[in-house]
Amino acid sequence: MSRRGPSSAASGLHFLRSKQVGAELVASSGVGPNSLVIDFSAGVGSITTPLAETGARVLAVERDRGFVERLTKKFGDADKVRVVDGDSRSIPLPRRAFWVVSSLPSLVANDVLRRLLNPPGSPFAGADLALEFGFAKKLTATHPKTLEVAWWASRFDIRVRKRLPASNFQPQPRGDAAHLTIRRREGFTRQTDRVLWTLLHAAYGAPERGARTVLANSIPGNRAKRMMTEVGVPGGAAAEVVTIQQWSQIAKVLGEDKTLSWVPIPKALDKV
Ligand SMILES: C[S@+](CC[C@H](N)C(=O)[O-])C[C@H]1O[C@@H](n2cnc3c(N)ncnc32)[C@H](O)[C@@H]1O
Repeated sequence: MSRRGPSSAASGLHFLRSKQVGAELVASSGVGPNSLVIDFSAGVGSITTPLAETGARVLAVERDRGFVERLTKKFGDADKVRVVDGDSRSIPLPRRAFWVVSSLPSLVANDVLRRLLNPPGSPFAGADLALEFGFAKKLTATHPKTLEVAWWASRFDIRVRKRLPASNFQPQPRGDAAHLTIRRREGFTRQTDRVLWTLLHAAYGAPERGARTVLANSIPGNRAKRMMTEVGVPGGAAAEVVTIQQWSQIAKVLGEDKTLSWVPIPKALDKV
């Protein structure tokens, strides 16, 4: 089937067969005629089709020759749909605000999210995705297990909108999927991002240390104590007990304090 990849069954690809789910993903994103939207790993176009119907400008990314040909045939006459023959993990991303509405294969989901959610100040606007339910739960945990997911979830509101039974996909996967929504949280600036990165990095580097002590690496001890109390973290709590919302709240307050300076965010996060 493919010039670059194995067959769909062998590579665990599960195609969305429910038109209703495709329509719901698109409707939930709210994209319209002025939007630019990417369907990563577009397959036969089960999501590209309802996206095109909104009048949005659509980039349908697909790396398999057979599917690229099918998509090109289907959307060849559609002015606002461009079939991009390439890999979702490496095609250049737009420089202007863009949305993502896709059913993401498990093998590429993490890499695609990294490209969308790692860089501070990227033009990525938000997403509605169908992906593995287990993966979606990891992304929406109150206390994310990894620094990377904490970095994503503190700047973006990531939610499971709906559980999608496995029967919506062909071939049917072993487990269910989720409709995941990703929206930017308000009030984040370059400076708040820097503060947040510093705090999360320190907290995830020493999760069992006291939360106040972790914060006191960056600001005077008394102030650290006050701030923790203000956001509702009990005295003596370990850094791992502090929620993403609480770190974000602290970052926003400290980000406005011009007397403090913060280390720049590592350049590696800007790599897309
Ligand atoms: C699970 S996705 C879903 C496609 C479509 N949205 C659907 O649900 O019918 C399967 C498609 O992803 C494509 N694909 C897999 N890995 C890819 C990658 N790294 N870049 C671009 N396309 C990829 C496959 O070729 C296949 O067509």
